[in-house]
Amino acid sequence: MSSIHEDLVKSLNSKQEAYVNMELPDPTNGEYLLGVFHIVPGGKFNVLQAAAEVAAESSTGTNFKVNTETPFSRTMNALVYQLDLERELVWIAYPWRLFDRGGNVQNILTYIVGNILGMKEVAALKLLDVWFPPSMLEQYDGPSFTVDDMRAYLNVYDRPILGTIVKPKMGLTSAEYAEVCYDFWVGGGDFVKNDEPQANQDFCPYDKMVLHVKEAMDKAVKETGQKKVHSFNVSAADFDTMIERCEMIVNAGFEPGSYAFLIDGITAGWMAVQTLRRRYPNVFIHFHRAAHGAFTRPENPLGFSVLVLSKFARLAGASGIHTGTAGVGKMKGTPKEDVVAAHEIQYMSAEGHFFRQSWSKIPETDKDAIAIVNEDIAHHVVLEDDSWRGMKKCCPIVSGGLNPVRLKPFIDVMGNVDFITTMGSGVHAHPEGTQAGAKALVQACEAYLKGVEIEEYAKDHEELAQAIDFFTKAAKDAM
Ligand SMILES: O=C(COP(=O)(O)O)[C@H](O)[C@H](O)COP(=O)(O)O
Ligand SMILES: [Mg+2]
Repeated sequence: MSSIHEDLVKSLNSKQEAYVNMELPDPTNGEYLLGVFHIVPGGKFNVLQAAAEVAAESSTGTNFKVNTETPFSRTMNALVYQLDLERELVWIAYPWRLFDRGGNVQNILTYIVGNILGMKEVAALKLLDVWFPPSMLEQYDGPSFTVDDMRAYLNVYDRPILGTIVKPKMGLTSAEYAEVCYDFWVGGGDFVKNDEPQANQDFCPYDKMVLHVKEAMDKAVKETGQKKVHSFNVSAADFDTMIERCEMIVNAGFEPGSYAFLIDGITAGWMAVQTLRRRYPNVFIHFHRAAHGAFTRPENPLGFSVLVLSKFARLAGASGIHTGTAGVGKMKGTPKEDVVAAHEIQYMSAEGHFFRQSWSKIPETDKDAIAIVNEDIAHHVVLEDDSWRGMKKCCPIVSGGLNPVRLKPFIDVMGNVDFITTMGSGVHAHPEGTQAGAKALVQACEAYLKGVEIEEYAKDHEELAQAIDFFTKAAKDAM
């Protein structure tokens, strides 16, 4: 330990001391969930004292040492085990036996990004990265129905799944809504999502919307000979209404695989996400993250990162979660943040901001075994002994101000095509309407796959040419 660190340790009071161990022998021994926070003390405490207060409040403790502690309760203390004074970072190890058994993600968040975000002792506190030991991962659901299942249903491989969000966001009747879906599907698109506020509005009753979408899908499938998917927002006021919405969809005669359930995971809550994952293991669970900016925006000193949110979504069993456009679209986001998060949920192991996470039990050094597990898990091979070997992937859903012109730039930063993209304005603002917007998107994707510049491809693809004209001009005007 450096002398500065030694002085900081000496400054701790007797309560704080119990939440610091700068010589923790092996934080990755499987007993701890690890977290790295950016921290700036807010009150009278120095950084280590403030970090110890954070570790206390987010595990067993409170503002004073209490006389009801037991030797066992002390073994459940979270421990500050590393500091980076220059970068204002602190590493905390949480014994994961603290957490509710039964794979409850909500409970973990109540500890590690709970009360502590409101503490006076901190002026800045942001959870930048987390690490789950494989022994802990095994206790959580993880995704069941994955994007690979959706790809098999759609018969779409080796390219992004091309989707839209119906716009206007709100105000269409159920029949008008379904007509927009139809137009997108016959234009060649794969996937349509309700915009996340779409629910049971008086001018667009939920039951009618579902039935009209079913008709529109049947018609589009018949005409195009291609399968289609619709993601329905099932977020609701209470459990019963959410399930009622799911059952309405299940019973509307849709083919299994042709519908997804969208849940606004932050406003509706983690319990809603996990309920859907457990009740409907054969449905794609689409985690929309409205309000995440309150926690994740880099300029906000309090909260957690997109990476942390995305890792918890995989743990909770979302089949896909929005991970952002890495600055290519309209929402705030950078490659460093969004692409790292996307890769973390796609792969069996990936580099986060501070930790390398493996989502499998097999040591990463065993490269052959990892490759087999990746295959097995991707393709749902039922393991003979039914044992847990890894957590299935969660699909990045990429949305927010994208349009056909921005597809390739996004793929270039993303580095792969294993994602779903949903373009709202990027499709419906096309001067010739939704069908043309869908065609332009398909053409932009074809150009990418053929390695041809879109401007070149547009020479004999009219809809793409119109999209390039329109969106390039719109981007210039916006400057
Ligand atoms: O409705 C939209 C985008 O519409 P449009 O395509 O017209 O911009 C989505 O709700 C946002 O993308 C969510 O943001 P994020 O994906 O970053 O969570
Ligand atoms: Mg939206």
